[in-house]
Amino acid sequence: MTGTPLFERMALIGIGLIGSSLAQVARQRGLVGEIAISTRSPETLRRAEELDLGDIYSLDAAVAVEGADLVILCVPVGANESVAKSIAPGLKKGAILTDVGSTKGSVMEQVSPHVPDGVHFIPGHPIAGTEESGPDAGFATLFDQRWCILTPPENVDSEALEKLSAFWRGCGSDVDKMDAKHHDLVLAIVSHLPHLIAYNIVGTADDLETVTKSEVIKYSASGFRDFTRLAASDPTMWRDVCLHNKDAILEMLSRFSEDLSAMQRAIRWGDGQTLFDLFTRTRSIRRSIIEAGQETDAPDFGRHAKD
Ligand SMILES: NC(=O)c1ccc[n+]([C@@H]2O[C@H](COP(=O)([O-])OP(=O)(O)OC[C@H]3O[C@@H](n4cnc5c(N)ncnc54)[C@H](O)[C@@H]3O)[C@@H](O)[C@H]2O)c1
Ligand SMILES: O=C(O)C(=O)C[C@]1(C(=O)O)C=C[C@@H](O)C=C1
Repeated sequence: MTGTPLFERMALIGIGLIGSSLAQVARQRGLVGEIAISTRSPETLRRAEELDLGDIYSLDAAVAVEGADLVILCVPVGANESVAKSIAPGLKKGAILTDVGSTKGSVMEQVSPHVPDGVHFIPGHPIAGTEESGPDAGFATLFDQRWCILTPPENVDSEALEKLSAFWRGCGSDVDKMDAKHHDLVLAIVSHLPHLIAYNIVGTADDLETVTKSEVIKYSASGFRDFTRLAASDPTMWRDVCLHNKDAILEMLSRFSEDLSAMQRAIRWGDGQTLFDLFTRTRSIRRSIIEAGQETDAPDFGRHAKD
């Protein structure tokens, strides 16, 4: 993008994988004029400065948001309420306040009460990430050909919504809008449960290690390896996701356990047809995703085809 930036000053609160990626893409593609960065720990802020991610740095989030027309909360979802409380006095009238949290219902509940009149709060969630965390993990192309879901409140200002959508499109994403509750249900099955299954299977294998000696490590070159990538994801982030999307995750977990029991029963009773039918159905799902234009190599698998 060339010409006038969409926003004069963007403030990023939290500068890990997502904050750092946003800083890099926004600067590279000229989406914002200046970038102000705040985060909780002095070491991380110093690292962001060494990486030259921004123009203004402050440990005080309320100072960082002063004069910003776009403020993005890039902290674990459990930290959003205290951050919202602390930045409220510094927010500029007319500014857009958004976030990137993996859950949306709880973020809306926690942040909305602290948003001053005249500030447009529009929650968001880029469906893009890796198992890495911290400012060094960020990269400018993270959001390319990924979805970004916005969950605007009913009374949203349409101009602010369009401006935020344009920002995410500038980051390379396609933008979808949906209700926060629906978002949380969908993400519980496509993102939260896969992570919980990975944490669980790797934990179980680790417990078995004492029984199987080094075999878990020795033979983990194939399917198990894919689980270890997800299970290496940030513990704080995923603890918060579980605590802040409790109902939807519990609902999906109970459905999942029922289906697992059905599979267990089929194996116990030698019901090969049931197993074969299920495996055939799931194989065709992956194939149809690939045919729809997605890449086959693991890091790019979630990228979708451009129209
Ligand atoms: N990692 C992913 O794959 C991914 C993808 C999409 C969305 N998200 C969401 O994005 C958000 C950030 O995730 P990330 O992967 O960038 O995490 P991260 O651990 O890499 O970075 C988090 C940042 O927040 C800071 N922080 C933590 N608590 C804070 C507080 N109370 N006040 C100020 N700063 C604080 C940390 O110092 C760090 O700079 C989370 O809400 C997560 O759910 C993550
Ligand atoms: O690719 C990964 O490593 C991710 O876990 C990214 C992923 C996902 O589940 O797709 C994880 C959490 C986010 O909220 C969004 C994206």
